[in-house]
Amino acid sequence: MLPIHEQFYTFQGEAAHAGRAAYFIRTFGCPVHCPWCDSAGTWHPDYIPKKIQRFSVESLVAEVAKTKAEFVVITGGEPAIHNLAPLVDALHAIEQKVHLETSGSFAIKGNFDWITLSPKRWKLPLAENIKRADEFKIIVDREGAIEKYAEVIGKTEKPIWLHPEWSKHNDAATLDAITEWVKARGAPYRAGWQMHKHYAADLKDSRSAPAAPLGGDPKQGF
Ligand SMILES: Nc1nc2[nH]cc(C(=O)O)c2c(=O)[nH]1
Ligand code: SF4
Ligand SMILES: [Mg+2]
Repeated sequence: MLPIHEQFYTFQGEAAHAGRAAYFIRTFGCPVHCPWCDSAGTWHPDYIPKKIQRFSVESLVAEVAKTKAEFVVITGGEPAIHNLAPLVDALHAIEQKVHLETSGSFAIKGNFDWITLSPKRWKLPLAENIKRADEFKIIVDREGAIEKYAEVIGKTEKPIWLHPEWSKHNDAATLDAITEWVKARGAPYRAGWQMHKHYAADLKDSRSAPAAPLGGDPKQGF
């Protein structure tokens, strides 16, 4: 059984697989505690639900099987605090690819097909996870963030996506910093976006939890 904050069918809104139909499983719990977390319902005492639901691997797989998802995304919270290997194996058994969204701060258990690692200064990623990641996502939350995380990630040819922290997605200085960084350096840097938020795509599935972004207005959900 795994503690699950929410599960829903949508499209991947970010990075290399953006736009593809995807089933999202958001595990409960995160010890990283980013001050602008957009999934605060997974850990923040003011936003956690009264009852945390637990699901068996079989029941999660059965929900995925009802959809036309091209892959499953396990996100959080910080999903790697859980042993995800049995869930990944069971999803592979129904021919589903399985992607992971992680801060990289904990040992990853599970044979994932794709790993997106988004380093966080409050709990830096493990070297073994940086080696294993397929792409990186830097959340540009303040001046100097890109430099800091580029150093943490080190030399790589894997894509490094630069996303504005969502409460700053209209902030010209943040967007300009991304534009200039990408133009000055080229690959592996790419300007990124959280496309699903503009579409409100996740909310179309009634099982999705209300968004609680600490960086924005948690009451309004953005
Ligand atoms: N549609 C959609 N795409 C996403 N890609 C990464 C997400 C995440 O919360 O980790 C996410 C999310 O929450 N929704
Ligand atoms: S943004 Fe991710 S790593 Fe940071 S507190 Fe929220 S769930 Fe945890
Ligand atoms: Mg999200």
